Order: sequence, then C-alpha cells, then structure tokens
Amino acid sequence: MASRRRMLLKVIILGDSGVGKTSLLNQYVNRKFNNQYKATIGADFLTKEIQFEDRLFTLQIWDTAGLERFQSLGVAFYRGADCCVLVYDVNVAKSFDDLNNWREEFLIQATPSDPENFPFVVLGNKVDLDGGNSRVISEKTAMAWCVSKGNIPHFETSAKEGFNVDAAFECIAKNALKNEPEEEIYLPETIDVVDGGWPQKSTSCEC
Ligand SMILES: Nc1nc2c(ncn2[C@@H]2O[C@H](COP(=O)(O)OP(=O)(O)OP(=O)(O)O)[C@@H](O)[C@H]2O)c(=O)[nH]1
Ligand SMILES: [Mg+2]
Repeated sequence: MASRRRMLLKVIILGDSGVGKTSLLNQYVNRKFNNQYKATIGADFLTKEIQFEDRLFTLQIWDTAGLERFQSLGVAFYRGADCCVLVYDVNVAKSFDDLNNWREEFLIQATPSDPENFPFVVLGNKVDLDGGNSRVISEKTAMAWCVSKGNIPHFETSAKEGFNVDAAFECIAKNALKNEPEEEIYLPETIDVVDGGWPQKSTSCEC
C-alpha cells in the first residue's frame, strides 16, 4: 500500500468580532473576499496543502467567533494547537487593546508545554480602509507590543486587497512547523477494502 508522509499543523485564529478573521482565511484559501459581514458561530476550519522543503503539510486553520455569545469552545479545542494567530483591526483601538486578553486566554486554555515560547503571529488587518486615513494603531505601536511579548512576528494586512495575506500565512506555517517538528501523521494514499465495508479510495489526499 503506497503511503505518503503528511504532517497536520493546527492553527487557531483569535481576535475581536469584525476584525476580519474569516475574511483573511477566505482570502488565503479561496482567494475570495466578501464585503458583507456574517458573524462566525462557534468555530470552523479550512485546510490548505502546503509544500515546504520538499515535504507536504496540511495546514488546518481554525476560524473562531469573536462575538462572546457565539463562543462555545472547550479546552479540548485549543489543545494541540501549533500556532495561534491574533488579529486586530488597525482602525479600532479596542481590538488592539484586546490582544492581550486573547493571548492570555489562549495560553490558559491550550496549556502549551512551553508557554513562553509558544508561536503566536499578530495581524493588523484592514490597512486599506479609507486609504489608510482611519488608522488609529500605528505599526510602531503594534510592533512594540509584539516585541514585549517575546518578538511575536507582526504583519499588516488587507483581506480585501489580498495585501500581505500570503506572506503572513507563510510565516504562520513556518512557526507552526517549528512548534511540532517531531510528530507526524501518515495519511494513506489508498485504503484497502476490509470485508467490502470501507471506501476504496481516500478522499483526504487530493494532491
Ligand atoms: N475594508 C476592509 N474590510 C474588511 C477587511 N477584512 C474584513 N473586512 C470586512 O469586515 C467585516 C468583518 O469581517 P469578518 O471577516 O467577518 O470578521 P470576523 O473577525 O470573522 O468577525 P467574527 O466572525 O464576528 O468574529 C466584513 O464586512 C468584511 O467584509 C479588510 O481587509 N478591509
Ligand atoms: Mg468570522
């Protein structure tokens, strides 16, 4: 039976409601943007196959609800995360101020083995809005916070224009990879039929 090595990397996106978490993910995975706001309820994930140094990886990216009433995720959800993305809106001060809470809450829930060095990536989204004139959080202010929290990588992005989205997710993938260099899962390319009761082809390996 042919098999192919594929590592699963779990990424969780957190941040206030409306900062653009779903839009960033949709732009990265589907190259699409929607102006209409539809609040995320609970959590949902999209996957993206990536290749890095001749190896295949599956990024499993979890989009979560920023609205408190739609948050219903248990501790088990956060466990095993390889990278956490914290998103704020450069035009909304509160969304930046809240990053600290999101980060701390994540560490409480996920209980990573080495919290000091757990990989976070911070994204300041909606830099396109009003031609940049409505911005209230400067890149310098955001960078200072990121440095104070152990040099968290920081990107300014626009999900709407696709600005810096690929670069940000490339960094997210690399950081997730750093966090989990040993653990591998093996996804079979084909599944043998056992008593005729199982599918003959796996649909999880499409490349
Ligand atoms: N101009 C502009 N608008 C954006 C951008 N990203 C998202 N939006 C808009 O902002 C609104 C909220 O975006 P979402 O992606 O739904 O926000 P969210 O963080 O997923 O919100 P919750 O699911 O409630 O947590 C939508 O109307 C988007 O179209 C961006 O980069 N630029
Ligand atoms: Mg959403």
